[in-house]
Amino acid sequence: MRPSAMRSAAQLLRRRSYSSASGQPERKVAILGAAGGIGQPLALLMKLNPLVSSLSLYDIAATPGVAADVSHINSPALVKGFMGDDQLAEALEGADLVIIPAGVPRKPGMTRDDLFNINAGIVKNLCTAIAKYCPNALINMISNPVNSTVPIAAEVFKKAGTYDEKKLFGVTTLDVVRARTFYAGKANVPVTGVNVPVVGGHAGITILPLFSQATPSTNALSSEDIKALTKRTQEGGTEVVEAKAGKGSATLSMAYAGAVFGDACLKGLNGVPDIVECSYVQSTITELPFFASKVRLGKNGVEEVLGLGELSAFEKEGLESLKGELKSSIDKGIAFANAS
Ligand SMILES: NC(=O)c1ccc[n+]([C@@H]2O[C@H](COP(=O)([O-])OP(=O)(O)OC[C@H]3O[C@@H](n4cnc5c(N)ncnc54)[C@H](O)[C@@H]3O)[C@@H](O)[C@H]2O)c1
Ligand SMILES: O=C(O)C[C@H](O)C(=O)O
Repeated sequence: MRPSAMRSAAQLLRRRSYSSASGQPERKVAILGAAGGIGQPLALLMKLNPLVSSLSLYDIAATPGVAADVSHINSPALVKGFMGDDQLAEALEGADLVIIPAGVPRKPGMTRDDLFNINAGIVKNLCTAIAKYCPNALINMISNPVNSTVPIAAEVFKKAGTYDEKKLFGVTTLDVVRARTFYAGKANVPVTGVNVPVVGGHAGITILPLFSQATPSTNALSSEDIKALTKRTQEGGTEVVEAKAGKGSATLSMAYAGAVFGDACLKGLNGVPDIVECSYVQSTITELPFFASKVRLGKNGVEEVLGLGELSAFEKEGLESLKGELKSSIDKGIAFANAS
């Protein structure tokens, strides 16, 4: 066979198969930690997503039951459950998108960083397997502390020689979801049309909602209102942890946010134009190597990391104050990944 003919045969083999029913490309989504508080409702929502043709549910326990349950829903995605290390390879092989809510959640009185000792190891092991079995997949990291688990994943992929900064995302959508809800309530505008960019990271003061850029804009909010909205958004996770009183952290709103972000990633992969979401990604828009901001999603993941736009004096101050904490969380993740 001539080299050009061999090339086109190889291209044909690589070409993605298309589902005959929908005309959409076939997409495999894997959820790691699928039997957990976030994992189960996220599995439900991804089963309902028409862009998903195959849904792989992995956990260290209880996935056969979750998969059997979700699989009875009469939507197109084919559901399979996988349990334990022996089945991780099969769970991951061929995945286009891997969503990771594996790991322990907070209890009252804890910070997200208090989860580092357990979750860092879990994320490292899962990412090692991802590098081996689906190195081209997009990764949506939900496991906390996101400010550190994303840098850990990046280091694992670098060591394995598979790192592509366009494909690694820390999921900060819940901060946007909260900022939209709280803003709509305070400004008394219909929540469905509201958007608020949230930048920085995903813990305490590193969560920086940009209410000066909120749409629709309003004159109804005083600077005290904006301060209170900012604090509530930054402490939204703690509000839920305290209300759950020892029974974990946000699961249902997080599953919703994870499903929104996962759907945006799939749309980007499928070539839908103008898909923009906030996410914590490798970035050069500040001096920090990872930073959450608006990101344009495309066929290869991150197409463009968008700048911060014009900030109010209050937001500029918030930006400067968050840099120290965010940097030390990033450094901690990088050091962990390289030490062990
Ligand atoms: N990014 C965000 O905005 C956000 C929001 C909410 C929660 N979280 C984080 O998500 C994580 C999960 O929260 P949850 O409420 O679902 O916790 P959970 O304890 O209910 O569920 C976690 C699941 O992970 C599984 N798991 C543990 N080790 C695993 C491994 N090695 N491989 C695969 N699965 C494994 C557990 O068996 C469990 O089913 C926590 O770290 C939490 O802090 C992040
Ligand atoms: O607050 C937590 O610990 C979970 C999550 O990060 C959240 O924002 O709800």
